[in-house]
Amino acid sequence: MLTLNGVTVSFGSVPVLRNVSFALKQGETVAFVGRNGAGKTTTLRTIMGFTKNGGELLFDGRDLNKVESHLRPGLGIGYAPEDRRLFSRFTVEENILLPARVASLTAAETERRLGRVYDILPELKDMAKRPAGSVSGGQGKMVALGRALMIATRLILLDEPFQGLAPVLANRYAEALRRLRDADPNLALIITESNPHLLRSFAERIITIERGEIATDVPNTDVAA
Ligand SMILES: Nc1ncnc2c1ncn2[C@@H]1O[C@H](COP(=O)(O)OP(=O)(O)OP(=O)(O)O)[C@@H](O)[C@H]1O
Repeated sequence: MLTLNGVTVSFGSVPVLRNVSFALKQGETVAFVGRNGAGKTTTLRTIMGFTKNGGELLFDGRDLNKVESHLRPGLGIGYAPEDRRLFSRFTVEENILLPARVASLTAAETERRLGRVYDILPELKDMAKRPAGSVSGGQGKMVALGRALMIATRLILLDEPFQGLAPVLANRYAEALRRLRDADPNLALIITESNPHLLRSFAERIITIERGEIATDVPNTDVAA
């Protein structure tokens, strides 16, 4: 459903992604692992259309390079950036609803999707009316996941969701991802992580990136076993 073929990105004269190629099947969960600065965030931002890239990007057979970045969520691609980017004066629920408004979803569809978000992340319901600026960093990651889920019907991109999460919250986050996969087996996930062990029990495939190049792309035998 998603194919990157020879994708390149440079900042000035510095190449940051070099010939990145991988493909994702419908419903697949991939851990995208690399050290800080390896190019994980740039890869996700390129899929969302926030960089100037070379190479080919195909999504459900469509040339993604021809789809403007603000229209890509409308294809069913949700993105939770590492720094969350919540509007602090809006409530948690207003933040979650924002992409539905941007995509002009009907009231009924918005309600249906909000129900799905609260089924997967019940704790968001308890903080729905609080200003997003008042929630903790870890809770903010849950809100960012909820917001991405509002729009993600095909693919969800999560940038280092476990980074900085206290163990209790990290467990809750992982449980939410399991509920999500059970509820929606056709949704594909790319989860970036700098710690290769964190997603071992979870991802079906592990792709590692080093200095902007794909180093390995292998099935995760821990899960397959
Ligand atoms: N806007 C930018 N301008 C210049 N260089 C950039 C820019 N964004 C990223 N880089 C550089 O590109 C390289 C890859 O960064 P990227 O954020 O994709 O890495 P990452 O694997 O996600 O690591 P991290 O976990 O630190 O975010 C780094 O060397 C970074 O400094």
